[in-house]
Amino acid sequence: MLRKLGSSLSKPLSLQLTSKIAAADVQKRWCHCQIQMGSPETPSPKLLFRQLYEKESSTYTYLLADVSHPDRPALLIDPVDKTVDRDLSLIQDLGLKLICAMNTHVHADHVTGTGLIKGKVSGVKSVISKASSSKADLLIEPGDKIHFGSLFLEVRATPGHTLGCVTYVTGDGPDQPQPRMAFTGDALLIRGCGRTDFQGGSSQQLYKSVHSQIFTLPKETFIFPAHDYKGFTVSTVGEELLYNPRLTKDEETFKGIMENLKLAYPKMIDIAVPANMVCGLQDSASKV
Ligand SMILES: N[C@@H](CCC(=O)N[C@@H](CSS)C(=O)NCC(=O)O)C(=O)O
Ligand SMILES: [Fe+2]
Repeated sequence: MLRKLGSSLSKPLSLQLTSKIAAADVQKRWCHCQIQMGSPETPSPKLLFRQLYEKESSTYTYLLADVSHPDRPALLIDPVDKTVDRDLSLIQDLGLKLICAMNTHVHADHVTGTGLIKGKVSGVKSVISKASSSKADLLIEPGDKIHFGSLFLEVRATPGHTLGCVTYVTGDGPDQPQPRMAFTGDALLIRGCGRTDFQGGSSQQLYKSVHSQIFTLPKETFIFPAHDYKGFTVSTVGEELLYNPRLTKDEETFKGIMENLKLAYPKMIDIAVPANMVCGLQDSASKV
């Protein structure tokens, strides 16, 4: 699987920028914007990073690109159908080449934008876990690496919210962003976690996933979740180890908390789940 992923993502990429001046200009403007945004300390001069928001479902979409590579290859994590045009417009403004549109899991509350993106940008690969039993171009498994330029994301299995949930973690190595960044989907939310009452959810499994796959990362690792309902944007492993009101408890207490959340089912669940099994393109499985 590693080799398959590596070779499919290392094919030559077509350049979107027309001159070196344009590339330098975009890079300069990006640095300026990043400082103004007040984002976490620049984790790597190579990494362009943006956190994007879809307000109806309170979903975060993440854009990552290697701007030290001449092709400026980029990944989008958890794009939403409603904000695909905004995201693609940003990618174009920044002179990036989108190579992968990825999901952390089969979302129940909104329709993914991965299928729409594939229809709008040629060559983009859709990505989801094999364990999700969904259709996509790349069905990733724990330990796989998704390369973009000289940077990569490592895949960690974090089931419990759904059976096929994964967390994408920036690479560990001298040339990779430091501190590391973990895109946790709905497995770990800031001061919370994903519910475990549908789609193969299991509070026992979620507790194990978070403790073994996320809380074992260095304490300074940034946590970037798929949703936030209170206005938070980022946390760290160290912060959640101290202050997460669910996952700091012992397993039995955690199970009790999860059984008593009494959350209403997501309004879009009946539309979103079948659609998201095929990249958001409900009745066109062949297009993924
Ligand atoms: N009200 C929203 C759905 C809210 C919800 O259930 N969120 C999920 C993540 S999306 S599957 C969740 O796990 N929440 C955990 C929590 O503690 O809030 C809607 O109708 O879409
Ligand atoms: Fe979810």
